[in-house]
Amino acid sequence: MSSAKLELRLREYAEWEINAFLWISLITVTLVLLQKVVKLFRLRHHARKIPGPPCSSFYGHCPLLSTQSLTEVLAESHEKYGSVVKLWLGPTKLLVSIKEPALIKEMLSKAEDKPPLTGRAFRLAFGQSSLFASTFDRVEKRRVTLSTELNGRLLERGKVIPARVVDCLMERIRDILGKGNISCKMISQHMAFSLLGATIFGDEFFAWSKATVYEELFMTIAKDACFWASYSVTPFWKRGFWRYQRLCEKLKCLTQDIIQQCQRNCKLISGMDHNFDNETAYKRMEAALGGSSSFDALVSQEPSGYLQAREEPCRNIMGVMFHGYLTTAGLVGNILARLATHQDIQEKIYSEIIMARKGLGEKDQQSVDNMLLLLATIYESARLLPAGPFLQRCSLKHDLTLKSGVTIPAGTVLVVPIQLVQMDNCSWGIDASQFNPYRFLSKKGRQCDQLGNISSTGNAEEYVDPRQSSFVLNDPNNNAAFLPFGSGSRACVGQKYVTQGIATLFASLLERYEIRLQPGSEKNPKPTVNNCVFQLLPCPEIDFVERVS
Ligand code: HEM
Repeated sequence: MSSAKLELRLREYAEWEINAFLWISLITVTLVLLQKVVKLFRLRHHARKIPGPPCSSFYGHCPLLSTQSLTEVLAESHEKYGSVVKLWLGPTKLLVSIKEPALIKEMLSKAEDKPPLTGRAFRLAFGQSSLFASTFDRVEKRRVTLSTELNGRLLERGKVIPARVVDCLMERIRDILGKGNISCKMISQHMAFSLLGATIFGDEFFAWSKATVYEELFMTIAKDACFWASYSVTPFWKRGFWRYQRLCEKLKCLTQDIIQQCQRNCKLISGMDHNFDNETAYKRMEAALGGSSSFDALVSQEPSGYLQAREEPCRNIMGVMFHGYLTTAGLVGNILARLATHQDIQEKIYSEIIMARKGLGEKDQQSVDNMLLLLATIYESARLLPAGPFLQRCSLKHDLTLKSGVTIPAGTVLVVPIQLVQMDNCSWGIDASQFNPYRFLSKKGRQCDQLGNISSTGNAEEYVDPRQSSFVLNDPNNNAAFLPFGSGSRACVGQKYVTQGIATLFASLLERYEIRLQPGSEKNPKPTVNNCVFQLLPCPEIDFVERVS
């Protein structure tokens, strides 16, 4: 064959190849687009049956949301269209809000995933976590191990941690008192941080020389995390973002530093004491958060597996510290503010603590199980100021059919407007927006109603001496409208532990100090979203007055 012919053949062949490639690309793109269009039609078809405000704009209800907050829009929509309403957040993004407690409970137990963007703040700051990921499959195993650790051995240990936290805290308060006023926010952040540090790292945490820098770094990162996570495309071009990333890297180094210190000491203790069972607090917590414990990581054959196993507990530790720190600080700050503004309740809790103290030695730790008003105050504070305005869920793969007959298409963002539900008169009575911890106490023998609603007993005068009183504490989780820790398959795994920890912390604190509002400080601060969580703002200024025993 002549070279001209060969060239022609080759050219034809190349043309044929290019054409085939273009056709295949065109067919693939068309199929993907068709799939998207079918999905969109399906979504629109199912969504038609869900009530909601009319929407004529291509951008859905976004123009409405530019003038009002989402909570306000949902409050009005639920009023008008019932307990399940839809909003379009864009041409293809459907949001369904549920306000009726029984339906919420059903939805929260059936929808196991969280919307894909959930946990973005965690991911940007600390990397992928197996605790705060979107799909249930990724978090299921780790949730079980962490929950077993928190609600088992650590719950017992939790009764001892706070005495040390209070000592550490009091040192800090004395320092701050010397310099001026104390803000609820500052104290609550420190209380939360010490409680979580002691939970995860054990007593080692109090002896760690870098604990103060670690706390400051967490506060700075917490302040910026929501801002950087709010960008839909990671803002690599911003200098501030890289500064933020450097802080996150520093935090990671410090976390690894305390982890190594804990591991060194674990070895030291088990090396010195042959009777020691080798399962020190930190080792067990590390296993719960990473599944690696050192053992799994070392037996792993692949170097990448080894690295991954070493990284996982570190990321999870930072994730738990971050979530626990923000939420616990919010709740502790709220309790401090409520106690400072409700001196009568504070005094009754003090009597409760003194009663529980009777017969115990100075160093003995009293159990908070009998401090019903203290526990009720924690529940009521959590009810009035949940961690955030919404619980979010999603069923990524399957449509969700509720007993009421509503079908919610896969991929829809499901929300529970938690503030509206927790302050709804139908579930909580006419004083739903008031601080009344007595609503969680009822006379012995008195039952909750069928929905689990705890009616307001509200009789403050009757509740004086916990031993003589005939009150019992209602389990708040029996009420489907009590959702500060969420509910169902993705509920908070720290609820029991953190409630017990905060109660023990306040029992020690109130035994020694009276909390007072500084003259001129704000008496009615408003819940405002700040750094991803609700906080009472402006933050009240408080005082700790030492009690004369
Ligand atoms: C006052 C303190 C706390 C509050 C108010 C709180 C609240 C919440 C809420 C509302 C959720 C979402 C639940 C849902 O969507 O149904 C959640 C999730 C979670 N919480 Fe907490 N939390 C607190 C403390 C803690 C602590 C101390 C820990 C662990 C030590 C913890 C571990 C978790 C985990 C692992 C999740 C993720 C569950 C998942 O996505 O599967 N929380 N928390």
